Amino acid sequence: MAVAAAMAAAAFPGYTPPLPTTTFNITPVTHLGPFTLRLHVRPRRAAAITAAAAATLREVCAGRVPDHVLQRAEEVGYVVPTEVQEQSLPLLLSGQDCILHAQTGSGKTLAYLLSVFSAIDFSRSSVQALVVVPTRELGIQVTKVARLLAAKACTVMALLDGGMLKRQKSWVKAEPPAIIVATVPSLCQMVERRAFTLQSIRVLVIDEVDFIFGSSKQVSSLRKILTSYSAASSRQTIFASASIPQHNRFLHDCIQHKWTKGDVVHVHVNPVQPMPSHLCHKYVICTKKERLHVLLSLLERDAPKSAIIFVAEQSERSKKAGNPPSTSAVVEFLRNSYKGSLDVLLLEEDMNFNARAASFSDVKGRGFMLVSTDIASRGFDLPQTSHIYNFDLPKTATDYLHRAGRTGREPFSRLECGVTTLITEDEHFVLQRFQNELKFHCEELPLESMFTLTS
Ligand SMILES: Nc1ncnc2c1ncn2[C@@H]1O[C@H](COP(=O)(O)OP(=O)(O)OP(=O)(O)O)[C@@H](O)[C@H]1O
Repeated sequence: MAVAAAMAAAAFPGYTPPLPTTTFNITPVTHLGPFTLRLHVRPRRAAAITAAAAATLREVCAGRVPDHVLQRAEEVGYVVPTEVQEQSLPLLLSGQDCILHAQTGSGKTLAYLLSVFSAIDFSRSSVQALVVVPTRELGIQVTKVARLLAAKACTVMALLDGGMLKRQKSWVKAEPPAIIVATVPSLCQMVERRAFTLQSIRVLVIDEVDFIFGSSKQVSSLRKILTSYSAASSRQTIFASASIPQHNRFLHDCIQHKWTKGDVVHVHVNPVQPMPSHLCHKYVICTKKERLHVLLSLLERDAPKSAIIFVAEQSERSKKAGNPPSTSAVVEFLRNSYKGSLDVLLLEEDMNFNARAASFSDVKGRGFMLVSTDIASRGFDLPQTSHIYNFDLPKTATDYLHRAGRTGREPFSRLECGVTTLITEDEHFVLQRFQNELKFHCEELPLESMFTLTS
């Protein structure tokens, strides 16, 4: 314990060691005679990403995850488990089906990937694990982490929308990768072309599960995948998300439809606080016309290290009328008016895959100001993002949670990160509803303070 805390303190400057454990000895008398119960009680901090630090990641995974994977994890900087990792890994590594339900940026990806590495046989040449993701960008990111941990011990293939499926099919047949990270449409095409069967898969992970179930384009294919996988002889199913609305109902559906085994566990970390506590939420009330100038003023006063500006997706009606999307208007305005050092980049669904890939790789590694639709709100892990701006109010509280969760993603760091939402007077009650649902406080920034800076 002391060693783990010291290693964590060295690796993460902002890390604070866990609160001390208190041990109680209780001696109840039963019909079998007296015996001693030893209770170890450690007070919990409020944040979900507090270092659990009862043990190192290596200790939690000992004997289950291959040593070379753990060594890679340590080299990357994964030394101490986050709370969701500490709670879920003992279950995951014993083969239990799990629903991982924990705040954004809490480390769910590493939890399920370690489980994948513990289940696969590195000497076998076959597809053994599947990670299903909702977007190409999240797929690229998860593939990167999986390859980082695998080093060269096994192959990880990305089977994503816009990929070269014909060539990949030949590859899967000739040299099957042990792990495939796939978007739903690409995976379905591959299974239909009989490149591999789901029955041979040992672990199936569905990341951002509520998003895929909520997507009219993806839900029926996902159901088919889950039903087909339920016939696999040796299987483990893992679902992950920071938001699982009606989770009891979902748990019930999993068992009833046999998407999981009957003893599936819902690992729900910090249910009373759905969002990280170190996010600082603000809002400005202004008219639609004032929004671009208010945004500029906010960027000048906040001077973000990197930022994501979320803009609503263009409606079908507006597309048909031939209007340019609002994202383009924001990008154009910022490229002309913003005088800071960050690159202004664009990411949205309607861009072709090459342009999307270019934007995504541009944001890696240097300061950026990314103007994006909700496509960047799920799973994107760009830890240098210090500020989020909701240029348009998100449609739902869940969308707010995921957009806000693109910042504050450094586990063990308590640095405050900003989330600012621009709303009209009429939208105020919607933001209040989000605050009630997600249990956070949002402070008003008076409009006058904005214009003092720009004038
Ligand atoms: N044990 C750990 N030690 C240090 N850093 C970690 C650890 N686990 C995860 N991280 C880092 O924390 C960040 C967030 O992790 P991850 O992307 O897995 O979050 P998540 O729970 O999947 O979030 P979201 O719900 O937003 O997708 C990543 O940058 C990751 O590298």
